[in-house]
Amino acid sequence: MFVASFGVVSPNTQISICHGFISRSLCSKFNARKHRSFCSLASDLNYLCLGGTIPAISSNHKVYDVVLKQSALVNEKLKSSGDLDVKLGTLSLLNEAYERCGEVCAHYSQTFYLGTLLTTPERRRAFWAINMWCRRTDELVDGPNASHITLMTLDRWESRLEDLFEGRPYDMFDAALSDTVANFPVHIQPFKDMIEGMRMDLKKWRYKNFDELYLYCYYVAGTVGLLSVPIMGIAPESQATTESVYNAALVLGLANQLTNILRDVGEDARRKRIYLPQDELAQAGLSDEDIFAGKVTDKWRNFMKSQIKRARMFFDEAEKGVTELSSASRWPVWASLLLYRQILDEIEANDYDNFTKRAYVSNAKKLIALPVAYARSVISPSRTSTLVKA
Ligand SMILES: CC(C)=CCC/C(C)=C/CC/C(C)=C/CC/C(C)=C/[C@@H]1[C@@H](COP(=O)(O)OP(=O)(O)O)[C@]1(C)CC/C=C(\C)CC/C=C(\C)CCC=C(C)C
Ligand SMILES: [Mn+2]
Repeated sequence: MFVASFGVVSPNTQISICHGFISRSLCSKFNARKHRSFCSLASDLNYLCLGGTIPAISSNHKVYDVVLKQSALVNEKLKSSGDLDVKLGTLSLLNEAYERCGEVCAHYSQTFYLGTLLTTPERRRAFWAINMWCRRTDELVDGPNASHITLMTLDRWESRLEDLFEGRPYDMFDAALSDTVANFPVHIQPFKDMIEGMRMDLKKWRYKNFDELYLYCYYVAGTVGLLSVPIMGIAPESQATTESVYNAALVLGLANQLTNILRDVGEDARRKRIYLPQDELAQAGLSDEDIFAGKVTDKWRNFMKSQIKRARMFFDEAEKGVTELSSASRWPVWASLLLYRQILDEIEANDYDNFTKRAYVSNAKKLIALPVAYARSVISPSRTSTLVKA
């Protein structure tokens, strides 16, 4: 339903991390040693647990350049809230746009909506506007008009994104995001990378190994982590490096997407898509046909156990960053982390039948998670944090 209203096409000026255009000199501009140590840590996380091959330049190496880019922007002077010329006319229209974004968030992303309710009104509105844009972007390739979507449609969506970043929103939802990016130091690159993920979804339905899957997960979800931190803010008393906090946010996005993939195996298979590393499936003695047949066998259970283990390792890694966020943001992030993580427990409780059952967390469990999340959120950043500057 969003497709019909696209604006004018302009040349595609995207810089794709996939093609390595983001200069590696960025690394030396920042702390190359930290970069290297992160990359080896991420490699450990990706490969140690399950085996598999490590490519010469791995996806986590490429993705970390965007972590540096976004965190550098936050270190620049924050944009003033008055410098946006959103041509909407009245404040009440903008308020209405934000409210509509909130309704859509409540409908499609219940876990995250609950999280947004736990933060401040300004941040909540910003998350709703971002969520709306993410949903619309995802809807292009997953929604009812998906069969009409081409690479050119995505190029147009991208020029519309550039326009709204320059204060020229196309519709009321773009206006809400235009207002948000004018008020918070969010870089355009994660948004562009999410569109790149949708381009990938149009043409790629199999993933050779975890490295390929990692890049996809970065595009569609790690990006959300990166663009959430400028809204949440880092605690003024935090001793952690900005890059390390952004990295934890990226990792939380990856953990969420890995979980989303494991929950939706059956649903994706019905659309002929398999977002699981082919080499690891083969190692477990499984083939595409087994996924399409959808039978829960011991081979499948063992395979799922290792995938769940890896997703949990990503959640564990992300947890280190939550304490470094501003006090107003810790509760919602802990809440959404604990809730999303519980989907993995539910897959186990369903005896790994993610072909015919959709794992979900009951409202009772959601309610229990809130005080647990609150208790964790009162812990403020300490010098003993593992993310503390060297
Ligand atoms: C330091 C630190 C740990 C900071 C925290 C940063 C943070 C909030 C990280 C979380 C990032 C996050 C919410 C990732 C979402 C991952 C996700 C589920 C992505 C989905 C993509 C497409 O996949 P698929 O097609 O398989 O999915 P469906 O089957 O269609 O559902 C997405 C659909 C992208 C859309 C993104 C969202 C729905 C999430 C947007 C949420 C926010 C902007 C709110 C986050 C705020 C709070 C308070 C948690
Ligand atoms: Mn989707």
